[in-house]
Amino acid sequence: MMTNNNSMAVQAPASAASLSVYSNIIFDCKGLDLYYGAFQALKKISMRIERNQITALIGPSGCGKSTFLRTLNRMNDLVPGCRVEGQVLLSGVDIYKEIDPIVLRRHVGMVFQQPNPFPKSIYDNVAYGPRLKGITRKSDLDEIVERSLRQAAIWDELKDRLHKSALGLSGGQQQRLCIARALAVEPEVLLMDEATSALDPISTAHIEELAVKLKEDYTVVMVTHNMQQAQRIADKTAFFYLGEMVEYGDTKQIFENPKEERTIRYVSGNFG
Ligand SMILES: Nc1ncnc2c1ncn2[C@@H]1O[C@H](COP(=O)(O)OP(=O)(O)OP(=O)(O)O)[C@@H](O)[C@H]1O
Repeated sequence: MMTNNNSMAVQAPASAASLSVYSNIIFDCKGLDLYYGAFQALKKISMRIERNQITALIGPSGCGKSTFLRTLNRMNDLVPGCRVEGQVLLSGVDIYKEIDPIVLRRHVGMVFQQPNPFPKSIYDNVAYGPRLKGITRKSDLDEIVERSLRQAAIWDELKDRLHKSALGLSGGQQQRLCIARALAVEPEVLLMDEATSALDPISTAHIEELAVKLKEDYTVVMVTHNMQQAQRIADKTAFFYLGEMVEYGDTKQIFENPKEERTIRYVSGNFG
C-alpha cells in the first residue's frame, strides 16, 4: 500500500460547507480565461476535478487541452505575455493568489510528452526534488528513491543500476523514471501531458497500469489524443474544442452517450 504523507498538504478553507465540497473535489475551476497576448486560448472554463480519479482531456489539436492542463500548476506563468483570468481552486485555495508557484508545483507534479530525465544518475534524478526541499540525510534520500521508484513500478528494473546515467534507459523506462521523480516530492496531483504518445505499446500499457494504480493515492489529470486510452483508464473525460470545454462527464457517458453535437461528431470520428 502506498502512502502519501504530504506534510505540506494544501489546507482547505475552514467553513463546513466548503470542507465537505473539497473532500471530493481537488480542483474547482471557475470561469477560467487564458490569453497568449491578444489570442484567447481558453474561454470560460468551469469544471470540477475529483480526487483519486483519472480525468482525461480530449479534443482536436490546438483546442487548449495542454494549455488548460498547464493552468493547474501555473506552468503557463513561464510563457511571456500569458494572462489568466478567473479562478483555479486547489482544495479551496486560489492557486493564482494564495500559493507560491514553486510550492504549488510540489503539490501538482507534471510529466511531459517526451521523457525528460536530467543528465544525471537515476538516483540523482529522483533525489533532485527532495534535495531542493532540504532533505540531505542519505538514509532519508535512499528511502525516498526506493519508495518513488517502487510507486512508479520500476524499482525491480533499476535497483542494481541506480548510479548509472538515466540517459541510458529506454524511452518507456525514462518516462517511468520521470513519474518517480515527480512522485518523490509527494504531490497530490500528477498531470500527464500526452505522456505515452512517444512510447511503444508495451511501455504505454505499463504507464496506463501505473496511472490506474496511482489514483489510489493521487489524482491524475491527463491530456491524450488516444481515445481508446481515455476509455481504458479515465473515470471522467472532458472534451475541449476551440478553447471551450464543450462537455464533461463520466467517460462511459462521453463516449457512449454524448449530449453535445460537437462531442458526438468528435467521438464518432466525424469531425472537421
Ligand atoms: N506559448 C504559446 N504562445 C502562443 N500561443 C500558444 C502558446 N501555446 C499554445 N498556444 C496556442 O493556444 C492554442 C491551444 O494550444 P494547446 O497547445 O493548449 O492545444 P492542445 O489542444 O493541447 O493541442 P495539441 O493536441 O496539438 O497538443 C493553440 O492555438 C496554440 O497555437
